[in-house]
Amino acid sequence: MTIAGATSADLLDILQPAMLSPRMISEMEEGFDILKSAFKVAKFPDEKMAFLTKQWYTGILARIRINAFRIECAGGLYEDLLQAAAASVEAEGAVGNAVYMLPSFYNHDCDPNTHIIWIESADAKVMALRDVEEGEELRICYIDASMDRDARQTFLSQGFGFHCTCLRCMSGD
Ligand SMILES: C[S@@+](CC[C@H](N)C(=O)[O-])C[C@H]1O[C@@H](n2cnc3c(N)ncnc32)[C@H](O)[C@@H]1O
Repeated sequence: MTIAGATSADLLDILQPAMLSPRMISEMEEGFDILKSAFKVAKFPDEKMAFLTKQWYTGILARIRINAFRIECAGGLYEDLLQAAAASVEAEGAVGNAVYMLPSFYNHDCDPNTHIIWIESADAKVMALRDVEEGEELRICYIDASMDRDARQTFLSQGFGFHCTCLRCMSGD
């Protein structure tokens, strides 16, 4: 995990955390113990490790879980960006995962009006997919929108902990 720039340990606190099952918590706690002992072996000074508590570690992972984006770099002409991004997803061309503060606040819609895109760099950009009315909420799609309704509902419920009530789901599509 890399935190870019000069940041404080509580930087991600404002983001919504995922709901964690007891199994996930115990896996994270195991990871924490391994990490902590690796730092000990590496003789990291205690004062530099003061932030690294079990509660901090599980809190960070819970936030990364529902807020991280898979970075799929697209290149080419602006008009073709969506196609290039889709091709990159298909080719599993992800260059990494990252949490971006503002994009983390976008809610989901199965028929979104915006899309997060990466153009030849890891800087996230928001692209409108259609005209957006004044006051209309910008929403992105968290999952593969080509899945059928039941599959989408399952992914959203298991991965993000909510039942989707977007217009597309309500129409049965
Ligand atoms: C990345 S966060 C989005 C921002 C979050 N709503 C906030 O206020 O910080 C993802 C979480 O937001 C909620 N969420 C996103 N889209 C939603 C939707 N269409 N319906 C209900 N909850 C949604 C879910 O709890 C989901 O796990």
